[in-house]
Amino acid sequence: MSSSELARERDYVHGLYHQLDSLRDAAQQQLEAVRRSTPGGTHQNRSERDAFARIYEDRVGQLREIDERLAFGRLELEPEEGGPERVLRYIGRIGLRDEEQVPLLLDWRVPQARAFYQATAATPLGARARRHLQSRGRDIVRIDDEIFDSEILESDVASLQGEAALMASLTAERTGRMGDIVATIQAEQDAIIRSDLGGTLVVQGGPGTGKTAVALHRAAYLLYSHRERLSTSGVLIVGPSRSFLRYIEAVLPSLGETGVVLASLGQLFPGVDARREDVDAVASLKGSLEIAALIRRAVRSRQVVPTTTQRMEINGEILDVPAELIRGAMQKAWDSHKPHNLARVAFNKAAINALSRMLADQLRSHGNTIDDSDQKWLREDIRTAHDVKVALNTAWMPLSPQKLVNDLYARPNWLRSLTPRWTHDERQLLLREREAPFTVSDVALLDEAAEWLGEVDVEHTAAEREQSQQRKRDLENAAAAIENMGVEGMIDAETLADGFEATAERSSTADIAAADRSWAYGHIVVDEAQELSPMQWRLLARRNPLKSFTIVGDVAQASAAAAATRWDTALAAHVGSAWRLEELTINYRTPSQIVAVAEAVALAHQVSITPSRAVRESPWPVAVTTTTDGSRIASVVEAVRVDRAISAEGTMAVIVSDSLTTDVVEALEREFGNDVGEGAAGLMRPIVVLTPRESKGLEFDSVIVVEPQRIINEIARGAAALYVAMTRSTQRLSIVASEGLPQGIPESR
Ligand SMILES: Nc1ncnc2c1ncn2[C@@H]1O[C@H](COP(=O)(O)OP(=O)(O)OP(=O)(O)O)[C@@H](O)[C@H]1O
Repeated sequence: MSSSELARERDYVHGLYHQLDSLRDAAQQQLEAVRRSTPGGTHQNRSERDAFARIYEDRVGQLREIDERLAFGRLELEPEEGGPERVLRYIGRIGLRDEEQVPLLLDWRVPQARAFYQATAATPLGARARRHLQSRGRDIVRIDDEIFDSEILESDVASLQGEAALMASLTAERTGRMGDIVATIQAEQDAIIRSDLGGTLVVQGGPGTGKTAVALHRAAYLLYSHRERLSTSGVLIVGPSRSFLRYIEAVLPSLGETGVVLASLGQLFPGVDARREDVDAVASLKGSLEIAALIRRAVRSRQVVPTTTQRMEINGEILDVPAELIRGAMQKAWDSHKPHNLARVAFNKAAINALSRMLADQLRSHGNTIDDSDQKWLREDIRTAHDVKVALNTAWMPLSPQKLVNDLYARPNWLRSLTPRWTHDERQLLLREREAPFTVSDVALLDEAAEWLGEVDVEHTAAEREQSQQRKRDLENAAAAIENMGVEGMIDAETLADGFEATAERSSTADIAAADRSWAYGHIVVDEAQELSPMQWRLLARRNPLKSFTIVGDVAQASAAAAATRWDTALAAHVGSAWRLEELTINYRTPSQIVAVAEAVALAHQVSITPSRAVRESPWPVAVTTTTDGSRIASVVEAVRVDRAISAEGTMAVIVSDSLTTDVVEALEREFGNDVGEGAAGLMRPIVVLTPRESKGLEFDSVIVVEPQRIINEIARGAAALYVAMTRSTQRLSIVASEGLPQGIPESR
């Protein structure tokens, strides 16, 4: 590449940064001007001023976020007839125009940028050439060109695009946080990212094929392309654990997108943040559809028809109320087909009406005159009578999901009456102390219970619903205002709507959505989706009535006890057969020599993997140390020491099964002190000790797997768990074993 070309690109990109700085300055000045302005005294004026101040604050913030790798590509298009000979389009993280509104930089998500990711010599999509720009800070340090010459058709259709830039990014040491891949998205990934919003898209691929990266870029793409719809309905991203969410949380803001709801499986029921996992047998039972039926029976069993006449005293009058009267009121409630707590309103009303008629008849029979206007007072007497309250509550008690589920777990007799066909052992799995905190699998039960119970505090809920609806109206008005003001692209409707709020503190769409169990999201992205149980799928289907899902995962990596091993069975109940499958086939993370050993282990243990092609080799062969029981821990410490001598800067995970965690952590802490962390909380330390399950979805420069045979023996779906552990490495893999090597791992390499 000629140095003059590089210089030319440097100048162009320099100009883009100049434009970016001007925009920032302008936004900063507008912000200061708005802050200085003294609006008229009305509340409306002040809140408008604050709204605009916030617009400019956010704009300044957004323009700061995208400084890194502002422009990363250039397309040379086929010239149009009569047009200029050279047509160049630069691609970057945001769109920029000059003062005359001529585009200087295209946002990577606009349709015209598609060719940058997807063009090949065979299908150039109107492009003549593609150029990758690699930068350091604001400077361009390297350019790589691909010319689309139909004479030189690629022999390998799955060839890589921007190979130099891709390799530079793949071999870089990891920071413990996932970064965006916007400059090097590959064609098969781009097609998925830009796939239609509607319907359910399943993305299946082996480890390291970029499923998580693709899912997050797809969320950014959909938010950009369907801003109007999704900024009001929201996007939910579900990951398996809090540590995983921490790992991915910086990606969307770096793409200029905030305002999505990120939630782990333990956080999908508002007000509960479950972190503890159940043991496998319990998780498996709680994840099964059996439980949905149990919850339904449990709710119904809290509607208790009295069997005998009940005596009630109402303001000095004694009523002998036949069971039939209460039953009749209950029938009216059942006929309403509403959930328990809402139907209870109908039950109470019908019971009080029937009781007041009965009381009136009784008073008349004692010679009193009761006319219509007295009925109202009678009803009030009945409503407030202690005996009536007790009788009605006994028949139909208001219930919260938390109480119902806790009762199920803590009342063996009740559970037995609800599960006549279960075995004693099955019931034992559910029983536990009342105060025990909710587990991750309990969240789906709570949600199921909430579905059958409805809200307890009907008035409170109505207020919340009104608040959500007001928010939606604000967002619609904001979108219209943005169009009228001609400031499109400067702000999003969400930011402006924040400023429309008459009350001092009204939260963002994301906050409201996260706190509202009945919120209907516009799109849901589910990562590591193979881990979801049927009960967890039911919960997510309720949050997404339009069934607009992106589901990414690898059924071969399933390790949770109630996980899916086939997409069709996992999804059938929720979307039928109306889902489309895309597959990712290239492993960007793990070098080929590690993939080969990991796949050999999986195949030897009948784990049906999704084979993928590794894009690179690393210079380090898989290091296998076989040792004795007594020197196991010393060998682990030694393996860490050897690896740190290769690179002390990168990230390292030591993956062990539960039974060895404490010994390994203690020994490593003695040797490496504060550099050692454990579990999710230790992820930002240079050396972290994790169980295979905790390592799911993450990646490290170096991985040390301790006692692989024990992982297979001790963990449900242990061979799949070992396969996951081995494929976390981006550079080096070491194995330390004193208890024999599983089939597939060669003695020493
Ligand atoms: N096109 C790309 N350009 C640069 N890096 C990429 C690209 N695609 C994937 N990667 C990188 O490859 C690694 C693996 O990606 P990711 O974690 O998304 O894979 P995955 O399929 O979700 O893996 P697993 O199933 O093992 O969790 C990440 O570091 C990601 O940034």
